[in-house]
Amino acid sequence: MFPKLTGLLRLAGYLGPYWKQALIAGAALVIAAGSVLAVGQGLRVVIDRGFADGTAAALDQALLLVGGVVVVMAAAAALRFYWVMWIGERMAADLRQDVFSRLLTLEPGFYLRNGVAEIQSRMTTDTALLQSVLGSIFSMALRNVLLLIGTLVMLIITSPGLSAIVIAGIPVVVAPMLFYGRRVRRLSRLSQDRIADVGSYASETLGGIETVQAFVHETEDQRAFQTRVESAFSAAVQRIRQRAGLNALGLLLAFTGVAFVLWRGGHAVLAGTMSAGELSAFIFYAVLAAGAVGVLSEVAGELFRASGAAERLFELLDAEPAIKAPAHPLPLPQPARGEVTLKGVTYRYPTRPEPPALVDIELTVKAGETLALVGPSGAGKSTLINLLLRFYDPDQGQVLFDGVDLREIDPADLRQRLALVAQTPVLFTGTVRDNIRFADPDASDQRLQAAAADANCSEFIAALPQGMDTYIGPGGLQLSGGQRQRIAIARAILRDPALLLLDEATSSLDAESEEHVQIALARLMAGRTSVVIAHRLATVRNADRIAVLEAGRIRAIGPHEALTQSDTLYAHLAALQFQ
Ligand SMILES: Nc1ncnc2c1ncn2[C@@H]1O[C@H](COP(=O)(O)OP(=O)(O)OP(=O)(O)O)[C@@H](O)[C@H]1O
Repeated sequence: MFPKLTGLLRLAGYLGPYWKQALIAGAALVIAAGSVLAVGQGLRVVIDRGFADGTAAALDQALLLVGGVVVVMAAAAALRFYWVMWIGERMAADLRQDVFSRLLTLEPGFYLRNGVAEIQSRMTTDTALLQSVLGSIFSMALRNVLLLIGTLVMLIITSPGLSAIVIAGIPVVVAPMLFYGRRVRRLSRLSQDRIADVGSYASETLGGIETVQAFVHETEDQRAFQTRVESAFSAAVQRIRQRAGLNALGLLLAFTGVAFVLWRGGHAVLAGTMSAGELSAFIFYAVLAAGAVGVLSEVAGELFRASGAAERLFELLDAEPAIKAPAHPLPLPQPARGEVTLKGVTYRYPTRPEPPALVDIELTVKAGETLALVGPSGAGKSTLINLLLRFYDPDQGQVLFDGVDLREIDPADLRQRLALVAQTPVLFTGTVRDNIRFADPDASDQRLQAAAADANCSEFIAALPQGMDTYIGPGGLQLSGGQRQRIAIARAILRDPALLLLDEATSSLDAESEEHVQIALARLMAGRTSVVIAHRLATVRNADRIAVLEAGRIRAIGPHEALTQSDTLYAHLAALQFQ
């Protein structure tokens, strides 16, 4: 029955480090609320002494007092506002950082299951909502809770008889609010989910804008987006409807109470059992109390909404990485040899277990050896590379690096010894220097330059307007395809890995650019263990051995010449596929 505020309660944990600020805010809150209450007493004095007794001096004095109280109230209110907002912003910032740090530890499979765009949207919209709620709404809620308690106390002091009526009315006001609050929370979760849909659709479509426009798919995307926006809108409207009801009910009940009190109190004054000042003060407090209830009913909805948002964020914070370091990771031998062994490895993608992506793989790549992986599309080549990176763990069998099972070591330790050059190089917003340095943030400038030179980058980097410090745009898209590949190779060279994992580009570059890339690759591969998904004849010819994959199994393994003779699939691939 009671609406859950667990999300918000857990957020309270984020308040811990800021207890000093919270103390100041709390004190300001109490002083501000106290001064509002004192104004009511001032009012009583002004009316009973000033008006009723008819002395101007008493009136002046009372008003002066009220004036002083008002100054204190304003100062305290400013302090309260500043510090509560500060705490709100700080907590949202901390939460955002924690969520991002957690997201970085989650394995790629998590993103395949949940969608990057959806997670991104949670990071932005849910934290933004929390930011606003924690900052302003929470402060309003606290202020009004305090005010409500204070006014109730003052009501009892002023007139116990009349307050009994007010207090009896409280459950009548609060019960429907709690009931409505629960609905609002549920609906606001729904509404946030819909907004996340909108966000993820937009980012996927805009991310693929070239394909969208090339296929003139704008109208369809517009329509699909509209459906999502409309569904977010109707979820929001449902939520707003409940909120509107909640507000109306709160105000109606509260002010009906005030009218009733006024009626009873008026009779008491007429009967002479209550002074006019007391009734005025009482009404002042009753209106304050009603106002506080009104504000609370309004912000309660927001609080429940924020609680929903917090829950969505905590879901991300609670996501346990499937791939993580064991409690007592084994050390890898120093220096690394770069030897890889797969023993009876079978792997099924959890999202599609049948057919398995890899079946009973037995494979050893010796230190310094170059192994090419070839096979038809979907044979399992990328999956094998992903297992070597330990993005997934095999369902059966073992993957060993330098003789140690990958599950026994810290993934970071393993990956320190690897470098990946993907088929389409992934670069990040920043300069050329930032992108090469990605492999080793502490690398000296000299090493950076050497890596760039080895990767055949020096010439084109020198021709860029600011050389190494040229900004290459989001995703490095202000460089040509061949240049991006060479930067990716420079990055891998700077890493100086014991094991290189390379997915050769299939898109054909022009002959000159291609040659630059090939020379860079040859330098990168020289003298280190390399596992290469091969698409070029030159690569398979230069490889020490080639593993031919088909439907998740290794059907043949050996050097190029031998395989051309012995394996029909390989001969077929060599004739048709390799350029
Ligand atoms: N995330 C995934 N979820 C479910 N199945 C997947 C996933 N990724 C790949 N697969 C499936 O696993 C099999 C092996 O895929 P993999 O990407 O390893 O093939 P590949 O040999 O690298 O192909 P290509 O040369 O086309 O890149 C395929 O049947 C593919 O459909």
